[in-house]
Amino acid sequence: MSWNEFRLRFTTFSFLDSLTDSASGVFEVRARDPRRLLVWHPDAIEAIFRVDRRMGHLPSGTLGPLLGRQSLLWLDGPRHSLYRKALGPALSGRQLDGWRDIISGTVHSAVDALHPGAVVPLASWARSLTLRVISHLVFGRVEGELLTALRAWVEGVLGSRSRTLAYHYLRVHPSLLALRGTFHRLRPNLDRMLLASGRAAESRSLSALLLAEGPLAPLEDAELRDQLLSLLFAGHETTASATAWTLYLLSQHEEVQHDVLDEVSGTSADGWDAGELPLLHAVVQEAMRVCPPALVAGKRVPLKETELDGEVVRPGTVLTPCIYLAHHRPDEFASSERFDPRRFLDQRLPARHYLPFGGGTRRCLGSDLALREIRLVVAAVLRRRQLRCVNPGAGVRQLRGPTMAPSSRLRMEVTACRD
Ligand code: HEM
Repeated sequence: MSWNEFRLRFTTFSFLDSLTDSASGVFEVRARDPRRLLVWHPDAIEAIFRVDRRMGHLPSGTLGPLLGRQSLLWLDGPRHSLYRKALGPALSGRQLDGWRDIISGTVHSAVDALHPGAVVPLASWARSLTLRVISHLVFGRVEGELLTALRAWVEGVLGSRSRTLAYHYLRVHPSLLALRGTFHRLRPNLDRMLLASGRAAESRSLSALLLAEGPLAPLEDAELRDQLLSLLFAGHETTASATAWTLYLLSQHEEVQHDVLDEVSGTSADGWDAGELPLLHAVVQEAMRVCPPALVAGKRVPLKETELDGEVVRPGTVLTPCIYLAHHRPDEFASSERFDPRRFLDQRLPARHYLPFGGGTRRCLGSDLALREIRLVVAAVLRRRQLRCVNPGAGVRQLRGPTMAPSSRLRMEVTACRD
């Protein structure tokens, strides 16, 4: 491991923050083969996304073993395209509208449970809500026992920095099999439940789409398991972080919160359509700019020589588009640390500058679902409850693998019920 790789892994935020003022936007993290570059210059990001189809895509060091080697998150070639064709339409547009009542009902039940006087761990509350939503989409219903096992498994791996590092490194040391067993003891049971729920899923669910007669069939157990786990994980972890960050940032910016509440109260719109609540939408976008739930997009590997920002990059070089650094470029976002949703009012930023959902041929398949869901939650919470952050000092960034959530210590008190 090179010194810069060490800094990136063990002192992630101070290392990334030390790069925000760099005008270059391409940083060599490792010189030896495979050479590794962190990329956030707009031209370089655009160049990568433009030729994405001709790149290889590598699993993340932590998520790879967690989600499985056949996960559609890093599958390449025709099979990857088949997955996108099978799932993409169901996760956007009219087909997503078909899930609106169920998603809204799930959101409102979670808000019902916020009783006045209660003190709620924000990130965990958001995770349990978004996991129920994605379970509906994947299986057509909430699979309670499976979700409990999944949360235990994910917390065991990503719940703290030390657990993530232990999972990342100890997993590969045969001499530490006893410790390895601790991480893996939940896995077989989880896999069994995933396959049973997946094969019994309702007909319009994502799982049923994967299993339908067609070019993906027949799907073997191992591959099905990897996709179900990937959809459940990708479909809840980052959405929960973005929801929690948005609610936390609003609690710390009373004027903005007041304006959003005014917007929400002045209409019966629930947030499903961005155009009906433009300030709320801008708030969610700005929250994801300041605190992107995914720090980096997936790793890209050019298969032949590629020009990047004036430099010819050799095949095999690992390119990691850095969302966090792109969102904090001072030349694009003045006072980039400031939470200022007006940046997004009446303006759409291209993926070269703003890429919470990545881009190119791997752009997040769930972005439409995620944005609608986050707006629904924030609108419902503001309309129906008054929250106060009990410990704003805990609103600090916590790494969960390559994703970034507010600290699990962050608590909100429900100070009033507006129903
Ligand atoms: C705020 C919430 C979310 C954020 C910030 C987010 C972010 C991302 C990012 C950065 C990528 C990698 C893109 C790239 O490498 O260029 C990705 C991929 C993906 N996301 Fe999301 N995501 C979110 C919610 C969701 C949801 C709700 C789903 C629903 C199933 C989902 C499913 C996926 C899938 C399947 C991929 C892999 C796409 C591919 O490789 O072709 N995501 N997401």
